[in-house]
Amino acid sequence: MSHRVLVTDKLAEEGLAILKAEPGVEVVVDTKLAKDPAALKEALREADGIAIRSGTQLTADVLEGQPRLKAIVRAGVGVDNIDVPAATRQGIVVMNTPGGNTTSTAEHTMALMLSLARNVPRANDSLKSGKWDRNAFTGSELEGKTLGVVGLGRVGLAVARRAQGFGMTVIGYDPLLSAEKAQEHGIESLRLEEIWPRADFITVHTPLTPETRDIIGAKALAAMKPTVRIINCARGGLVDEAALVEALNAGKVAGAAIDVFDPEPPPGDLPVIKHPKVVVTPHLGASTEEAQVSVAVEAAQLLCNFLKRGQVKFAVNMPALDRAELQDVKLYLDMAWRLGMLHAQMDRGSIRNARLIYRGEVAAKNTKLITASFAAGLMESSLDEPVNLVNAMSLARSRGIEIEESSAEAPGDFGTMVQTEVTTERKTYVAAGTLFGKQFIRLVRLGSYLLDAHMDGTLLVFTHHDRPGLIGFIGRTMGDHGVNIAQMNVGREAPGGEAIGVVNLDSVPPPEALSALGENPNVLSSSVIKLPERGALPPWLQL
Ligand SMILES: NC(=O)c1ccc[n+]([C@@H]2O[C@H](COP(=O)([O-])OP(=O)(O)OC[C@H]3O[C@@H](n4cnc5c(N)ncnc54)[C@H](O)[C@@H]3O)[C@@H](O)[C@H]2O)c1
Ligand SMILES: O=C(O)CC[C@@H](O)C(=O)O
Repeated sequence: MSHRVLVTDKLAEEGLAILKAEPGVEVVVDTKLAKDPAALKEALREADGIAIRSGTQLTADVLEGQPRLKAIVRAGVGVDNIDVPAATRQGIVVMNTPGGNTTSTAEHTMALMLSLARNVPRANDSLKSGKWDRNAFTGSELEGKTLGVVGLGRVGLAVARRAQGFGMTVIGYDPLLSAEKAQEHGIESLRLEEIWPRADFITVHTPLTPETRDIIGAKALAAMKPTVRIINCARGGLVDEAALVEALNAGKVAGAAIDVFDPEPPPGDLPVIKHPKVVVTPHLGASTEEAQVSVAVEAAQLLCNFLKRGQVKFAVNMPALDRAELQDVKLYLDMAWRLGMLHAQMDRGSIRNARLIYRGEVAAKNTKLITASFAAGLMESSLDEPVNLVNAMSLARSRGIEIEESSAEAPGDFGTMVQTEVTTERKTYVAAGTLFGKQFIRLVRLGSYLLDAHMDGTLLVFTHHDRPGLIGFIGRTMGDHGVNIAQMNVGREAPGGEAIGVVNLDSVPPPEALSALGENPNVLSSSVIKLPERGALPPWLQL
């Protein structure tokens, strides 16, 4: 099977070479598509994967109705040009290449900081225009100054290390970095309000989120030293540009350097771009030979490994999954998918919530994936859209179905067991599976009854009074209607009480056969459950 990969932004040759060399991968490079959403949407109908940088907007509209598209790889960090929730709803995995451009971006931040401190761009313009003006550009040293870093992730910490090398004191804030950890990096962790009045330079390195938008706004600017210099090499929208221009004009901020805008490209006459105290670059943080090769190579490897080998790494909308791990959990994914399908076909009301209990060996595995596989099985027959490991949990949540899981490594009745409980408006249904001989999937519990049934093909599930001759009656009735029984299992709580039977059939019994069963007063209920044949995997596991 050939996988088509679209590349719609400029990607380094080294990355393209990897894609082109992968057998079974066809590469289509068309950077014009980045500027033409309608053509991009059309082209994606024939694509299995797409590799982009920041120039291509993958909006909900572009991503909707793309049954073939399976993976988006962003050669870079920020995924704000991708509607990730829309991709997730469509079951498309979104991956990025987080570390490849950290150094380049940190170095660009330092370049901007030094340019600001030493007036390099203005001095350059002045000299090139024929002037020799040594007095207008007196700068300021970095050594001994305080740098405030907002966002101490990969880039923020890399900037902090470099600034410390220049003899700066670094203070900072990141909700995910404890004061102790910050201390280990030689950084004093402070609240934002404490950073503003202390810093001589402030640099932002957070993603753009509703919480971080305008994180440097009028109020923050008013609390800063009038000599402060601000750098944004992360995302447009983190600094309120109108408020910044006002503060620069009022002499409340000494200068700013900006690499990123919202939107991009920005209008050419944007006041912040024109402002003499502002240094600007057109989103060049990651634009070095080294970073571009690194992110392109990584992006190409991510796409090939996903499309050809099912490996998921650096996904922003699903847990990581490498090849070995996939092999390790494959049977459990299959089992959980079948258990989900079994529940979906039980005669029940609408689902409120579900719970999975992992006992024994399975508890040490990637149970989040197994739970997602169960959710996919539970919902796939009811939904029009494709359901897979990427979107199953979010589709469940969007329908108000809470799915939770718990694990206990101590084995119960079985060395390994996945117990599933689905609560509907009527009652809670329980079904559990185990692995027999480490390769065969078995249904070992239905309701309160223990069994040992195959979980494939056509199953007749019936509840009954445990009476002599009843099993013979079931066999005869199926035989009378030309249905062969492959295997039969009965579970009961006590002799003579209520019992359950699970019969693996070679074909689907006709409705008359079920009516005939219903005429026997000892048969309390009967239903036919259709599961995939043994070895048949969901499309998203056929890798
Ligand atoms: N200019 C460029 O070309 C370029 C290149 C690379 C990265 N970036 C951008 O730089 C930013 C940082 O990249 P990274 O690789 O360091 O990401 P990262 O995920 O490693 O770090 C981001 C950090 O921001 C922190 N954060 C989130 N909300 C915050 C808040 N309200 N206050 C303070 N901190 C907060 C997070 O906890 C995290 O530690 C991203 O926006 C990325 O898109 C830009
Ligand atoms: O593609 C680029 O050059 C920008 C990348 C950068 O903004 C990122 O988020 O990684």
